[in-house]
Order: sequence, then C-alpha cells, then structure tokens
Amino acid sequence: MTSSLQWIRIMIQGSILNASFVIVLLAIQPTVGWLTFHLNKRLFDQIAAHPIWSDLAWVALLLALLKATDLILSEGSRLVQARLSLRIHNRLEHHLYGSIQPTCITQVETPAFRHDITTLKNSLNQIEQSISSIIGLVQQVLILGVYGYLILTYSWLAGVVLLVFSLPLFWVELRTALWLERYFHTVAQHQIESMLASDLILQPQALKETMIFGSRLYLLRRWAEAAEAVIRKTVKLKNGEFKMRSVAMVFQPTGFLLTELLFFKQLAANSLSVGDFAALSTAAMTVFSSITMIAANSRIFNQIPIATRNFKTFLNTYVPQPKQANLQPDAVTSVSLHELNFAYPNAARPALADISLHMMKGDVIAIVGENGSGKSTLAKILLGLHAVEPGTLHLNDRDIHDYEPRYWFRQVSVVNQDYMKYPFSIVENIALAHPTEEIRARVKRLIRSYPMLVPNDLHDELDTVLGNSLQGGRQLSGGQWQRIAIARALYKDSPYLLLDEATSELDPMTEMNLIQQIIAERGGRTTVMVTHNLSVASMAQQIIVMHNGRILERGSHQQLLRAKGRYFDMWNKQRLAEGEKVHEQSFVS
Ligand SMILES: Nc1ncnc2c1ncn2[C@@H]1O[C@H](COP(=O)(O)OP(=O)(O)OP(=O)(O)O)[C@@H](O)[C@H]1O
Repeated sequence: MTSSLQWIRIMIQGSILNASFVIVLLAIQPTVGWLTFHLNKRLFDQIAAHPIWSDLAWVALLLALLKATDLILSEGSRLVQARLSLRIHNRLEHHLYGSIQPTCITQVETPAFRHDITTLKNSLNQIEQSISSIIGLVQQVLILGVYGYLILTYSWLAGVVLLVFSLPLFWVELRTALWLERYFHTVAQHQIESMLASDLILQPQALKETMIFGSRLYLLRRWAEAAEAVIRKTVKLKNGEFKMRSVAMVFQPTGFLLTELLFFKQLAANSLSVGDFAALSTAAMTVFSSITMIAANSRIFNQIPIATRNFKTFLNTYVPQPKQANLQPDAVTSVSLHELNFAYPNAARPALADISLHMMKGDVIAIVGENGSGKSTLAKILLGLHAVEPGTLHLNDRDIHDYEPRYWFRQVSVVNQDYMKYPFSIVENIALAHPTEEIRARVKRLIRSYPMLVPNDLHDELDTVLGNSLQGGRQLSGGQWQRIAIARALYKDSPYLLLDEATSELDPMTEMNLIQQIIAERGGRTTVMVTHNLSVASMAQQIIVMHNGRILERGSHQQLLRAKGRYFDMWNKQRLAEGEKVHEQSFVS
C-alpha cells in the first residue's frame, strides 16, 4: 500500500537531476535577496545623505542586475518545474495503472468504479502539483528566512506582527484542501456524464446514429447540462475560496501597516536610517508575499494524506489483497459449482440461484436460455472472474480460494460477448504481446490451422494495424473482428475455453464449421459455449438450459428433446424460424 512518503519517492525517482537543478536555483535566490536588501539600504542612505551620482549609478546598475538574475532564476525554476511535472504525472499514472490488478470484476463492473477512478485521478492530479508546491514552499521558506532574519535583527516585534497577521491565510488554505476533496466527490459524476456525452457526439460509431436519428441537439443538451453542472460546482468552490481568502487577506495589509508604523517610530527615534527604512519596507512586502505563497503551497500537507487515503480506499475496494494461498496443481481435472447464489452489487435480485454443476476435463458443455437468464454471469463465474462465497466454486474438489489468485486465469481462455478490439496489429491483437519472431511463427501456425479467422488478404500482412483509432489502421467488419477475438482465445491454447456468444456475428456456415473444428481439435480439453444457436449447442455433450437465473434443464441434445421441456420448445421454434417443418419424431431418435 502506498504511503505519503512512498508517493514522494515515486515523484522524485528519476528526477534527481532536475530536482538538484531546482535546489541549486533555490539556493541562489536567498543570496540575491540578501544582496538586494543591502544594496537598497545603501542606495537610499546615499540619496538621503550626500549623493555621489557615479556611486548611485553603480548601485542602481547592480540592483538592476540582481533583479534580472532573480527573474532568470524564477523563469529557470518554472521551466524545470514544468519538466518535473510532466515526468511526475507520467510516474503517478504508471503507478496507478500498475496497481490496478484486480483478481475479480464484481466491483469493477459497476458505475461506482468509474466514479471512484475519476475522483482518484483528480486527487492524484493534486499530488502531481504537489512537487511544484514543495519546490515553491522551499523557495519561499528560504526567501522568508533571509528577509525574516533581516527584519528580526532590526525589530523582533515587527517580525512577530508579520507572522501573526498571516496565520489566517494558512487556516484558509488547509480548509480549502478539504473543500477540494468534497468538490471532487460531488463533481465526478458530472465529469463522467460530460465525458460520455462528448464521446457520443464525437465517436464515429455514435456519429452514424446521431445523423440518422437526428439526435445531435439532444446529445448536445445532455453534454451542456453536465458541463454546466461542473462549471456551477467549480464556480461555487472558487467563490467560497475567494470569500475565505478575502477575509484572511484583510489581516495582511493591517499587519503591514503596523510594521510600517513600528519602522517609522524607529526612524523618528533615529534608530533607523532612511536606507534601513526603505530596505525594511521592501523586505516586509517580500515577507508578506512569501508567506502568502507558503500558505497557498501548505495545502499539500492536507492533499497528500487525502490522496493517499483515497488510493488506499480505492485499492481496498477494487483490488482487495487476496488471502495467501498457493495451490498450483499441474492440471485441473474437474470444475464444479455447489448451490451457488450470486447477486451483482446493489442488484434487487440475484442473477443466479442454486446453481450446481460438475464439469470434467474434456467435457463440451453448452449453456442456453433467453436473454438475461444468467448465462454470461454463470460463464464469468466459471472463469473465476466474480467473487463467490467460499465452498461454492471448486477446482479438483478444492475451493477456488485455496489456489494462488491468478492460477485459474492462466488455465482458461475466453471470447467474451464484449470482446476487445485492440487498436494494435493483427499479431498483437492475437498474441497480446510484443511480436517477437517466435510469436509471429505461432500466430502464423494458428492461421494456417484456422485460415477463416483472419481476412484472406491480410494473411501475409500480419503487421496491419486494426481499427479506425490510429493512422493507417484498417477497419474490419463486425464478424471479422469477432474472428480475431476467437483467434486470440485459441492462441492461448488453454485447457479450458469459454466461448460466450463467440460466433454470433459469423455467417452460419463458418459458424458451424468453426465450432466443429474447435471441438475436434480440443479433444481432451474442456470447452464451454454460451449460445443462442441451438444447432451449435446440439454439438455439446451436455446442454444447460437457464431460466431466471436457475438451471431449468440439463442433458444431451437427444435427452432434452425427449424430455419435451423448454429446450424442446426452443429447438422447435428455432427450426420453424429457419423455415423447416418440425416433426417431433424427426428430431427424437
Ligand atoms: N455487471 C452487471 N451488473 C449488474 N447486473 C448485471 C451485470 N451483468 C448482468 N447483470 C444482470 O444479471 C442478469 C443476468 O445477466 P446475464 O448477462 O448473465 O444474462 P444472459 O443470459 O447472458 O443474457 P444475454 O443472452 O442477453 O447475453 C440480468 O438481469 C442482468 O441485468
């Protein structure tokens, strides 16, 4: 788990050179301040006494040079800070992406996940800015140290007044950090809505429908409402900040006035020269502006712990630390569910109820049923993707929780209904790895066995980038994309393969031929097919019929037809829809 100190280490890592450069710049600035103070004093003392114009000219020239040096140092440190920020942003993102390694998707596939990730990103952006804040803080503390010391050598009371009248600013900034945190939580939903709406306005797939359904104005309105809500909340935050700061700001001029009066009193009593007075007045101004900046930067002391806490809560919710278990057998010979009940987070009713089934190595199983009956949920549970109660999912008669957390993922392969269309080359889409010569050779072997999975004209051009997202990309048809997803699943060549509506976009001939080939070539390994096509299902040894989250029937194709239950009706209706005259006898042997 990342602590505040670790965040700082992540930020500094690899930026030592830039950070050292900033420190050198920071170290020079107070010296410039010191010299400026003394030159100012000399300048005004000479003006007040008997000015020697050539001396004055030199002092003025030196002051101008110091000012120029100060400006160059400030610009230089701004440039280095910008470079640091870019690197830090990159490292924080890398850390965030690297940390998100969930071992189940139950909490991830929820609206709360998107909300929380938006809030987390907002708060990490604050951490990103914190390096500038830390640099600003060090810089201003050094400047404050020099000028504060100079003022204290003349009047400790003036120093105390300056400090006391600046305290309200610190209070405001620390409170603002808490407000920001609350703001991020309330604005996240509107940010998501506005991003989704802008995607719907700009995405090519959505644009098609926008044109046909004439929905541009409506989508624009949805976006405008969400964007307006973000603006409203941001303005409210800024107004609140402004009001609090205005109140705190009143204290500073009052403090400045008091210090001026103290200096003036000393001037009148001749314990200060005119040069002292002028230099001290400038120093007091500088001290105030330094304190203002220190106060503004001090909010990081609240922001870093807040971001750390958010990150911790996020990981605990979505990437819970699995319990230490290390069972990793050579092979899983059976997978079984025992009276499994499963409900999605915040769902009104369970998606699956009382599911028991047993799958042996080498089985070919089909899961069928109407929309929403729980087929995909059951499939995902078999893949180990959902968190289930202990004692409900077993591998080799051992609870899945006894196994090393990602062990089961390594044994299974899948074509999901919502398979990914990676904007990568064909080889990368299939292997999901950097395409070495060995990987290319394996992909080519697969394509030789299953030529229908890659469009013919691309067999010799496996580096072709797919999709419309990147320049030079080649878009595929829906069915062609689905074939690439099947190739990906077969490439993994795993003992368990799950095809969730994997061939729904294929033409019927290819679909049947492909499934036949997959089943034949996977002899001895397990294949589970979720399908609405009962001809495909009929190739399985066992068919499971789902209804309202329960297993309604199970058996082979012939057994289920003989039982004349729901499967029998479904089969007949599908045949009728295909234009075939159905006679019970012709199907029941
Ligand atoms: N991520 C989710 N979060 C909450 N509820 C879900 C989620 N996914 C599915 N459901 C609900 O669970 C139930 C079963 O869905 P599931 O996707 O398993 O059905 P299915 O039989 O595969 O349907 P289809 O044939 O349409 O693919 C449905 O009522 C659905 O609304």
